Amino acid sequence: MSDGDTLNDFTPEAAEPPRVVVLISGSGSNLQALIDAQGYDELGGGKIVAVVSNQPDAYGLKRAKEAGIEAVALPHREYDSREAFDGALIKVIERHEPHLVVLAGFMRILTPRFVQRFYGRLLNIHPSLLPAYQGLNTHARALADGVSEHGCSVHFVTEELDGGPVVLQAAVAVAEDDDEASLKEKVHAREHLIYPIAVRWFLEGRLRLEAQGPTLDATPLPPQGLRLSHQDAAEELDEDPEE
Ligand SMILES: Nc1nc2c(c(=O)[nH]1)N[C@@H](CN(C=O)c1ccc(C(=O)N[C@@H](CCC(=O)O)C(=O)O)cc1)CN2
Ligand SMILES: NCC(=O)N[C@@H]1O[C@H](COP(=O)([O-])[O-])[C@@H](O)[C@H]1O
Repeated sequence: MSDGDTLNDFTPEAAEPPRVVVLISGSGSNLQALIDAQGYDELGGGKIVAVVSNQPDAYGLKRAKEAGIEAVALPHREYDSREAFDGALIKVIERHEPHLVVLAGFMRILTPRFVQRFYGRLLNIHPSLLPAYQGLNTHARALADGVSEHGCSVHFVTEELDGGPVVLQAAVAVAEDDDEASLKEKVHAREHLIYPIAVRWFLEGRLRLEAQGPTLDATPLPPQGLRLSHQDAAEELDEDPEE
């Protein structure tokens, strides 16, 4: 594989399944959603070949091991700089020659070198309706602002933190009695729906990051990506769509 290949040119009927490396820092519930989707053959034929965490005690590493997936702890604190850590992270990832690198609760800002290395095949899930609430503590900030709607976004990763082009979003209604924990739970449920969908689209060759922006089936996506409707989400989650 030559440097910078945007593995989108792999063909879905390729001899071997497209390889996915997932980066985590914590619980790994989004990783679990991807593992489950893979198990149901709902991940575009993709295979998660490694999970890498910058936090050695991340529960997501346990989830990976239980799923028979290579689990790698790469403590960022053992490196003198962000650049040194990212260099080591690139080496670990490249061993697996992934078609796609998925950030699933990975809590490190990536250097331009890393982003450029995997540009166009690097996805992230963010717990807000981007471009609102980039950065951290999104649920608390949304509650503090008294917004009536919150949610999550899947986007291609660029050098601009949480500024990359959005692919898919899902919204949740913020109830009067919501607190950070209840809102986080609502958003998590939507994350676990949209992330496998976006990853599947990419691995099927349907989702691409072109020079002009992301496309699905060669059609440019709107600025805030596509929106998973409340109805569709409710049906998937067996919820009352009116709530
Ligand atoms: N260059 C990019 N790197 C990353 C992106 C991105 O879009 N471009 N997305 C983030 C994911 N993320 C939110 O979705 C995010 C992760 C981490 C941070 C952050 O401030 N990290 C601090 C450490 C925080 C901690 O350890 O708790 C840091 O790296 O110094 C903000 C947003 C992944 N990377
Ligand atoms: N800015 C990055 C960020 O906050 N990502 C968020 O971390 C959580 C990870 O949960 P998980 O480990 O259970 O998948 C998810 O809610 C994800 O949106």
